[in-house]
Amino acid sequence: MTSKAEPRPKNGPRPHAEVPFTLEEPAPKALGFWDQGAFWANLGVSLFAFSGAYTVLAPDENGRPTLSIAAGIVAMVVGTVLGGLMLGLAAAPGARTGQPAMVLLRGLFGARLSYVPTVLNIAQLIGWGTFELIVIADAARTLWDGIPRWGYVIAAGILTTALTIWPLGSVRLLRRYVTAAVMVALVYFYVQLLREPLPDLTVGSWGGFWIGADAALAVSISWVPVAADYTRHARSARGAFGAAAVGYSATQIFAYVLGLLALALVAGDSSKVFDPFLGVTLGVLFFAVFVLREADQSFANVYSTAVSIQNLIPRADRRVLTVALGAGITGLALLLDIGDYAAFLSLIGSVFVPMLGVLAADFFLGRGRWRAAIGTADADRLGWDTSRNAPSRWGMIAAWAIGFVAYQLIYPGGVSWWAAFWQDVQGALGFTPQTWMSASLFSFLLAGLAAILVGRLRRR
Ligand SMILES: Nc1ncnc2[nH]cnc12
Repeated sequence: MTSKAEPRPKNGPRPHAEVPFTLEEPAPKALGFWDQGAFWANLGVSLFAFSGAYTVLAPDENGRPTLSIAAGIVAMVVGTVLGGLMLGLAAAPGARTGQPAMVLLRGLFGARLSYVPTVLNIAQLIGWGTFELIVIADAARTLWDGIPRWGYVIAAGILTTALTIWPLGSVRLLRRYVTAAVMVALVYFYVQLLREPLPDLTVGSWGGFWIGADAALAVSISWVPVAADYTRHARSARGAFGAAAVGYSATQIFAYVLGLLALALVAGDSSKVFDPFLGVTLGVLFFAVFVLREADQSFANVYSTAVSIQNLIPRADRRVLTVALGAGITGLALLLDIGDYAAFLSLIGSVFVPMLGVLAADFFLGRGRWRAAIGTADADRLGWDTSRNAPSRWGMIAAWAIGFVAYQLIYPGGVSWWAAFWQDVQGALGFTPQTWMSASLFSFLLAGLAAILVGRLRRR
């Protein structure tokens, strides 16, 4: 079983090690705690945190916020901390097994069944990557519109693709130069925005608190299906957990609070949320830091798409894949207006919430916990088979499906035909979702519980 056989480096990690070109060679354990912390801290600060800050205010069907800014901040902190812990849970198995995220799913579901979430993940990551190039180009044009949009899209596509050729080098680059610049820009904007005359942040209600918390949680969880692609290079599972949970949550909280303050300054008009940043002294310069570093997100999207494709074709060269994918998302970003795609991305994302529940339960408490079984009679039965012949585990699929249904019943999302279907199911079951119900938490816990029960039943 691959997860048992993974050797630990004997002579310590090589400082400039790179990812092998195919999945057939072992992953170098080259990322320390600070490399990973800086990587996750960068992913936590996204332009989406500014443009999407209003989502944690639980907007009604007319887009009007129901939560006060103060309540939205608390909901966002709660959702982000919970989401960060879940991200940490997704990060640790990569470090322990040396396997990327979609290959880990071979251990959970079996090789063939792992191809289903792999294809979904490829679809969502191509969507996210395209989205990122569009966001970078639009934000760059608010800084300086002397270059047409297509020029910015192509420049962002080239930068993204270049970063993916040396993935571990790019993570080290982020740690060395980018993280510090981002922190300085964040602090600068805090000082500047807090000097502006802010409205009363307590106006509004606390009803819909969990809707706001869920919105923030969903953003953290959207990184779950890629976490192990990076933490497979981590030197310890504990470090991988801590760096992801703390690094990501800390900066996401910083970024969202800043986004909410900016939103308060433009009276909740999310189309103007960049204005307060650009309006302050040197704002254009510091905002340019945010725009440029957004390429770490598109980098992660393209690189992880390539690694996901390698779960299907392990011998494929990741460089060929990322160059083709970089060109592909650049073309899509030039051609498409994918504003409406956001709802599809959140729908695909909802697939991965219960999947993480099943994965964490089975990895830490079920068949995955081979360490606990070393030297015992259970040793042969435990441990994940992440080979290409791993047998199907339908019980785990059933546990995931239970969590998925729970999620959709509580929050079917914004794709109209899909939401209408689940509203019919709600009606047929006589179930009315309550505002205190968190779709993410319920589905995560229910799926995890079901995975433990299935595991126990199968052992009998
Ligand atoms: N670019 C991105 N932004 C936010 N969440 C994501 N999850 C995967 N890619 C993402």
